Amino acid sequence: MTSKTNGVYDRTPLIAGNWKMNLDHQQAVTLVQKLTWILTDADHDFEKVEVAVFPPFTDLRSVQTLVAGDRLPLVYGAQDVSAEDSGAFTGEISAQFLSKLGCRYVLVGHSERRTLHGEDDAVSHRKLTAALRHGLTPVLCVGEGLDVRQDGHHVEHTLAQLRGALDGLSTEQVTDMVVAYEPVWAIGTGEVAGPDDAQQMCAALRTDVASRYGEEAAVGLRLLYGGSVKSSNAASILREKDVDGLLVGGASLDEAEFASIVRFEHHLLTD
Ligand SMILES: O=C[C@H](O)COP(=O)(O)O
Repeated sequence: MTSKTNGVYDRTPLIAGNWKMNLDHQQAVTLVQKLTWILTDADHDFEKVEVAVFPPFTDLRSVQTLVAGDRLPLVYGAQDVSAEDSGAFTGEISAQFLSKLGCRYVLVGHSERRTLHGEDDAVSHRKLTAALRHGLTPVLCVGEGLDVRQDGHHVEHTLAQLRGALDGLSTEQVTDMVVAYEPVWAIGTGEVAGPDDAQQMCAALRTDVASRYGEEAAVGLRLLYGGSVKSSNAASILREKDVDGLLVGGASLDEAEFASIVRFEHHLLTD
């Protein structure tokens, strides 16, 4: 049984900051330095609660140089990846390049890719497999729009996205993946799904993975919630049994606010 209050977890919590199209490479270096200072000063245990940032592509080399040069304890990833490995794909970035830049993670199927660039589950599947081919851990984003939520079909809709993206992957490939539940109506709107909503969906996602890929894959799978997360609501969402972390957008652009989210346990103790 997961314990969220005595320091023992079934899975290492992951607090991930998706910067979206914000911060140039110089601002990226400043934010990563300040974030690390704040967390180090607060004696944050990075092994116990993992911290990841997802800067724009153009920042990754600078972040790599800083993290490797100063041996910083946080990790980083990219916000998107090409489904192809190399070739005539103008503007695309391959998983191989990201791997070479020291990325651990890559976002796949973020709702902004789906709505603004027409990416569907088949594209997510191809991107997932490209990431896995090059040793990256995909963070697959799934979640329903407001119309689907209002119709009451949000669970079926989100499970269909999960199945569409994972279809054909092996148990081994699914184990250790990360899936982020991000209800589209809660992204950047200030509307937050309640802790119960996050738990209901994360439990449904884990059960579905267990039924298709086995208990081991389901136990290893880390499930994040994303959508208007702030330091004031992070702890209550992370209290839920099946929520293993957070994918934070806007609030990750402020180092003090993001550090406060990372230190959610502090809020659990002081709430
Ligand atoms: O990837 C992050 C999500 O889109 C959430 O963004 P937000 O925290 O600004 O609502």
